[in-house]
Amino acid sequence: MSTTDLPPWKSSLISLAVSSGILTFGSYTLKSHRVSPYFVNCGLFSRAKLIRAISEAYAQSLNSYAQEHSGWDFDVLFGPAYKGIPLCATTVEKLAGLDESKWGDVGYSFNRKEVKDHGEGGLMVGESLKGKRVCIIDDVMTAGTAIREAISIIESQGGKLVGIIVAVDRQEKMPSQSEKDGKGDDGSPRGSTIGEVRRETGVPVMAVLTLDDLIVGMRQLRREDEVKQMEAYREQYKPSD
Ligand SMILES: O=P(O)(O)OC[C@H]1O[C@H](OP(=O)(O)OP(=O)(O)O)[C@H](O)[C@@H]1O
Ligand SMILES: O=C(O)c1cc(=O)[nH]c(=O)[nH]1
Repeated sequence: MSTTDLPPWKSSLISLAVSSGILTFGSYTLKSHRVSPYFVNCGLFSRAKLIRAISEAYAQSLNSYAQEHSGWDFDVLFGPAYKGIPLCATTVEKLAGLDESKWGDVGYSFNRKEVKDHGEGGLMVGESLKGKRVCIIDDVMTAGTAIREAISIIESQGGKLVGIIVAVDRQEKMPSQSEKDGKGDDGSPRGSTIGEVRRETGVPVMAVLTLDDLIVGMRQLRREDEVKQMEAYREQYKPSD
């Protein structure tokens, strides 16, 4: 497939994300302090047909990966708070719908941002991660901070990380020390966040959509101004790997 093509399901998902205000354009300060001309708000997959579309896309991606890599499997889908929470629950339901005999017993789990000190108490909700093979599901990966926090929760709960899937990989280089100090990017070449996470963990890191896909999708929608802004941003934060 050329860089100007997308499978029809990706084009439809991008079109749905634009028409429902999930993918928007403007000036957005990210968690990494970078200022981006586009933003993906996965919290807005908040209507039945939207959460169905994104959970089907995650489930198809995970099921295809498992079919293509025999022996790769997981017991629990872990969705970090907050936006990972509806994603893990809806995606395991879609996995069971795809193949009940393979995925019917897969569990889901998520953390609380504040530890609960009454009732059943604790940090975690859902399936226990102890001794389980765990796959992380999250919305967007930029600098990888959220994913690293999720990995440390899984380790602290005695789980074994076997995979990561996000809806959108923004394909950005890792933040520099100068960015972390709030002084902006020093322009030095650095590897991609996703590449770094793959090297650190040794597990597959999947994305339903990438920035490259979003650019092709916006071009198909004839939104040339937005395409130019996204291309300039991609160039500015392009990873060296
Ligand atoms: O790769 P990163 O640079 O970490 O950025 C991306 C993450 O940051 C945001 O979540 P946030 O931590 O704000 O939590 P939320 O789900 O409560 O919005 C966003 O939803 C991603 O999960
Ligand atoms: O990096 C982020 O903070 C971020 C980017 C994005 O597109 N969407 C989001 O929810 N967070």
